Amino acid sequence: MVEISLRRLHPDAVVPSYAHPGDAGADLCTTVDVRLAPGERALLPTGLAMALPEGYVALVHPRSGLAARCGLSIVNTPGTVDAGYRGEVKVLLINLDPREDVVLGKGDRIAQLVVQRVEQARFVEVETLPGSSRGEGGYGSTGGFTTPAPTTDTSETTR
Ligand SMILES: O=c1ccn([C@H]2C[C@H](O)[C@@H](COP(=O)(O)OP(=O)(O)OP(=O)(O)O)O2)c(=O)[nH]1
Ligand SMILES: [Mg+2]
Repeated sequence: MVEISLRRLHPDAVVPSYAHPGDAGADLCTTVDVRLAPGERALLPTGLAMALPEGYVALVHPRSGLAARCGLSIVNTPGTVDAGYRGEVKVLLINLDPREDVVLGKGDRIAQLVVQRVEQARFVEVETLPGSSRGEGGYGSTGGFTTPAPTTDTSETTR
């Protein structure tokens, strides 16, 4: 188990905690009250700053209960908290419900933080990539869809 130093930036901040032993996500709470209209987004404070050890990342994931019940999600899901970040951890919520407002209060659990080890890569430019079974197939190349594929490719990528 990795230890993460936390700083409380607000008296109402709640230290993240796991609902059950072995859970991947530790719940993140907000320090504010907010009402989100359909389609509205808001950057919510957690009142916490942290120092992740080098070689770790914390990912800000939505909570499935809020997603299923209220259509609440995170715009940039999963949010990335870099190891070197010392600012306040914030959560960019969005109300995806087409009709109902989402009302959240101070202390509510709005997201979950998944702490993971992470590698940095060295990117090396080459002329030819090694072959693979998948090759260039992607974007549904393995099938299983009832909806037809889009007919226009707006990608500007050239090979
Ligand atoms: O859900 C999130 C996502 C990011 N951050 C903080 C921590 C992260 O280290 C920093 C920058 O995030 P990111 O790299 O995703 O955003 P950017 O748009 O690339 O900003 P920057 O130019 O600062 O890297 O913002 C959060 O608090 N919550
Ligand atoms: Mg960045």
